[in-house]
Amino acid sequence: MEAIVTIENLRKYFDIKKSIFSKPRKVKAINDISLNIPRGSIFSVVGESGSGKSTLGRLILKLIEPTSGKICFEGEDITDLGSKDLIKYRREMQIVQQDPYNSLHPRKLIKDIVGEGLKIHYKLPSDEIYVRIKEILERVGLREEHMFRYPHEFSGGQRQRIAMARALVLRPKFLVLDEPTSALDVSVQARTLALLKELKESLELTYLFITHNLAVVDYIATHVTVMYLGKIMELGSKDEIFSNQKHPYTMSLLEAIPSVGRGKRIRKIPRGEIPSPLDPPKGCLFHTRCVQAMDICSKEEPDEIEISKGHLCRCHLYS
Ligand SMILES: Nc1ncnc2c1ncn2[C@@H]1O[C@H](COP(=O)(O)OP(=O)(O)OP(=O)(O)O)[C@@H](O)[C@H]1O
Repeated sequence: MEAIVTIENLRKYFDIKKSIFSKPRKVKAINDISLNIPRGSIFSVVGESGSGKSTLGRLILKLIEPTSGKICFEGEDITDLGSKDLIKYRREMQIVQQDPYNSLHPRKLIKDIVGEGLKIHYKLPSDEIYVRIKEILERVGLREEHMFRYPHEFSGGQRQRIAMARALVLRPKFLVLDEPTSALDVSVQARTLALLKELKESLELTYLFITHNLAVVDYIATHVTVMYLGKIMELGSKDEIFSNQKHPYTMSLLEAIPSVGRGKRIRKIPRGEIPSPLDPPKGCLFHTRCVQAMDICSKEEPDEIEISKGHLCRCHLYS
């Protein structure tokens, strides 16, 4: 499948200072990541808090600058584009964030929230803008009359639909969904996920779907990337990762969701804390929590190994 987004050796290091007297230290939020996001996929990024998922999404959208590496969109290198040259890509790549309560301006009407991007990006007459806003609201299950209301008049699920409409009104090709349902009630989550799936098909979109919830991944994803402390531990098609996972970290994540039940059962991995990203372990980043760790794991970092076509794993068990 042709890639819509390609990333090569991407790094993002943040300088952190604990106090004015201490030397700055680096958090390697994204540490040498390469991947291809196939057009039309729901490419899911999973991992515990702090693994670098949101940073990856924001780098691809060029909301933050990488420390090094390359980002291509539809074959074009966009890594070094300035804000003027990025305008076209800003339309084509959009984001929907987790929190539908804080992401919508409380004192703006829905028509102005949804229509803001249209005014920035297109010089359309106001009646056409009106029609586009009305159409996209209907597309996400809202109505024309909702255009004249304020965010506080809506439920969490409806607000998330408004945020989706705001992104989709620009007719993007690629959407970063950063934990789009985790702030919603379970029943609303299911309906929102079904809507996202339907919109992906009918509007021919590609999603980068960020979540820590593997049950959600099981429902929606076509591809899965498992991240840990800024690195990819395992990557493959959803079916391959759920039925033939190789990395002990992936296994531990899958074991935590009984509803999936397709994961191979292995001994439980201790639930120990994720190490500080300021002081990551030497060797394999996961070895301090891995029940299958061997001598080599604390000494040498494993390379990425191709288990089968499109299925990559970074673990000494397979080298
Ligand atoms: N602007 C920033 N300045 C300093 N450190 C940052 C910044 N943004 C992210 N980080 C650090 O980078 C690492 C990765 O953060 P990121 O938010 O990408 O992780 P995540 O997997 O999305 O986590 P979560 O699920 O909690 O959102 C963390 O250690 C975080 O503290």
